[in-house]
Amino acid sequence: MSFIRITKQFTFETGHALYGYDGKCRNVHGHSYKLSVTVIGEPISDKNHVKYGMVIDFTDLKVIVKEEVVDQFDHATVFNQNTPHVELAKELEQRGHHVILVDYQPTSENMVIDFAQRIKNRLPQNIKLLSLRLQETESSYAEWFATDNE
Ligand SMILES: Nc1nc2c(c(=O)[nH]1)N=C([C@H](O)[C@H](O)COP(=O)(O)OP(=O)(O)OP(=O)(O)O)CN2
Ligand SMILES: [Zn+2]
Repeated sequence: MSFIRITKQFTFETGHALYGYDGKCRNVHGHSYKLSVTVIGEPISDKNHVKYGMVIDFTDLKVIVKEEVVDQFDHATVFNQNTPHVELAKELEQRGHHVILVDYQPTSENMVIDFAQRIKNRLPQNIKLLSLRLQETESSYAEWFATDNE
C-alpha cells in the first residue's frame, strides 16, 4: 500500500495583540486566518469498509479541526495571560466578549504549535499529523512540520 497525504483548509477570524512588540501589531487587531491541515496515512483497502479508499474522511477531519481550533478561535480575541493584557481580557470577558487567554505570545508561530498539539491529540492512531500552515495575512504564514519536531 501507499502512504498518502491529504489536506483540509479552514478559515476563521481572530483578534490578537502582541504585548511588548515593537511594531503596529502590539495594538489589538484581527486577521482572517487560513489554516491548512495535512495528515498522512494509508487509504483503507477493505472494499466493504464505508470509508473504503480514504485515509480519513475529510468530514471527520473537519469535525476534529473545527472542535479543537476553528469553533474556539473564530471571532475570539487571543491575549497572552502572562502580560498586563490579562486585565483587558477580563474587562472584555465581563462585557460578554469571547476572549481566549493563552500562556504564550499569540504569534503565528506559537499559535500553530498550539494547534498542532490540539489536533494531534484527537487524530486516530493510524493517522499522523504531518504539517500545519497558518496564514495570518496574504503574505505571512507559519508552518509546523512533524519531521522538524520529532
Ligand atoms: N514572525 C512573526 N512576525 C510577526 C507576526 C507573527 O506572528 N510572527 N505577527 C505580526 C502581526 O500580528 C501582523 O498581523 C502581521 O504582520 P505583517 O505581515 O507585517 O502585516 P501587514 O499587514 O503589514 O502585512 P502585508 O501583507 O505585508 O501588508 C507582525 N510580525
Ligand atoms: Zn496580527
